[in-house]
Amino acid sequence: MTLALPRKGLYAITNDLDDDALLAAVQAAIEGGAVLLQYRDKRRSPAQKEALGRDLLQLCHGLGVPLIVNDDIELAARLGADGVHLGRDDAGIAAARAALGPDAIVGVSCYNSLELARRAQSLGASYAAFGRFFPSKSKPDATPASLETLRLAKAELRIPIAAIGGITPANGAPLAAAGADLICAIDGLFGHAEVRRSAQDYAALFR
Ligand SMILES: Cc1ncc(COP(=O)(O)OP(=O)(O)O)c(N)n1
Ligand SMILES: Cc1ncsc1CCOP(=O)(O)O
Ligand SMILES: [Mg+2]
Repeated sequence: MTLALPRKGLYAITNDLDDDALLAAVQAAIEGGAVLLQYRDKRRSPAQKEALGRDLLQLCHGLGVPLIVNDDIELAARLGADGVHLGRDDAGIAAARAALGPDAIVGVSCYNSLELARRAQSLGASYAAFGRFFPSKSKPDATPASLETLRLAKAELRIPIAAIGGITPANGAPLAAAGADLICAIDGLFGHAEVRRSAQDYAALFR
């Protein structure tokens, strides 16, 4: 079963919490209003990622939320996840579609480049992600992006637009106003003492 990409809302991306804490935090994030989860993990072994990925998929699907795997098309395929997120160091959209099929969610990082987003859309991407918009503790070397790029992307592209990087409920309103369909968060959500409450505050950006 592949769940469809939600049209708008909080796109939660996992941080480095230990397994049980992460599963509890993901549940709280979804209960608070997160509409999409990305499993992003740069530290576990392949076997550990597969085990945690299965638990995350079961949790997300039990709550009706799609699961996207960052970077790793093969892991997404093995898990039966809903899709994959690809950056400039990752495999291409065609490889993802070949492995995951036409209904999978394939997200692409476009940094601050409208041209990358045009290309991604023409190659069949499901959404284009821009950012980082604010300095990010989770990815300190991330490429800066501007609100103007986001506005131009929204005006031109058909696919949904995601915004990422240092976004909090306090600074996210201009991004939603500029046309971000999905607001991504790692630290502002999973680094928060009350994850459910934080998710509610992000979700309020879309009301
Ligand atoms: C929704 C979303 N947008 C951007 C990224 C960053 O992808 P990438 O540039 O490949 O960097 P890593 O996340 O792999 O460090 C993302 N993961 N998700
Ligand atoms: C993966 C990624 N790509 C650009 S910024 C970023 C990290 C986003 O995390 P945070 O919401 O903690 O800044
Ligand atoms: Mg990547």
